[in-house]
Amino acid sequence: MTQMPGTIKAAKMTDTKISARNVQVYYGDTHAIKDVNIEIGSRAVTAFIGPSGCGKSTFLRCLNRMNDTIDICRVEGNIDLDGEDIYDSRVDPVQLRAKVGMVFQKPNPFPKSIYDNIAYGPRIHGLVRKKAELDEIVASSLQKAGLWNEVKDRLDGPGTGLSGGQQQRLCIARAIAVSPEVILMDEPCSALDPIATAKVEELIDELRENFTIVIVTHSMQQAARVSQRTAFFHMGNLVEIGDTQDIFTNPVDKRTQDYITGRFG
Ligand SMILES: Nc1ncnc2c1ncn2[C@@H]1O[C@H](COP(=O)(O)OP(=O)(O)OP(=O)(O)O)[C@@H](O)[C@H]1O
Repeated sequence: MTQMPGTIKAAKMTDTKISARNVQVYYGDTHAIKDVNIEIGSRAVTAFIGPSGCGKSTFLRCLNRMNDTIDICRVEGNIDLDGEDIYDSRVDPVQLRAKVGMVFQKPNPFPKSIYDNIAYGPRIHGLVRKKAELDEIVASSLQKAGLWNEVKDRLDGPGTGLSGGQQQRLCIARAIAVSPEVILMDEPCSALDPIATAKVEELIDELRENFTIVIVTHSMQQAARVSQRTAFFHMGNLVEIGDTQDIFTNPVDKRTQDYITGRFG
């Protein structure tokens, strides 16, 4: 069977959750993502790795239309979530971002209480009618994010009063509170110390049972620890994607090999 250029192997992949075809991204005249084709498996962690500026974050932001918020950014091609085109004009990007949540590099809790940080999304999306229902979502989201025991006695305290690692787990709890199907994480541990990083990595491992997770990371060790599939990007191209172990032990492309052995990046 001939493989289309840019098509990726589907080793050990779970059911496809997101399918992207011929995706191009431009910032003005800069061609940042070049004809990317990728399938992202459901209920698994996919890591995006590659040298600085290769387009990992840009491509990640395509998956919940966060690039729509950047004026000079133009996205072409097709991205389907469960077979539905997320760039269809009938899709409301705000609703899409509830389904495809995002956690950023720097923990960014709202300047509100811990409770209100979590309650915000369910309130604005009209997911609850009664205070008891909201209490339940707040508690279960914090439990799923592994933060409940640390904050249950201080839910009225400010989210910004937590440690960096706790703030990042709060942001993950906030993303979970609107029952997303996919969680995008853009270097979620880069501002955290090793202990907080380990907690977030453990959490990612637990969350993959119920969510599809895509994580951008500069740390190859982290990609190896948390992901089942790894995609290597280079200069806007998706060079290869495969089972994480294969990518790190037996990459097909010389550029991947050079990167994982530390020859550039
Ligand atoms: N808002 C923007 N405006 C203009 N150009 C941008 C913007 N964001 C990214 N770019 C350009 O797009 C290309 C890809 O950048 P991107 O941030 O996606 O790479 P990355 O692999 O995530 O990098 P890093 O690992 O350093 O975060 C780069 O050339 C970058 O300069």
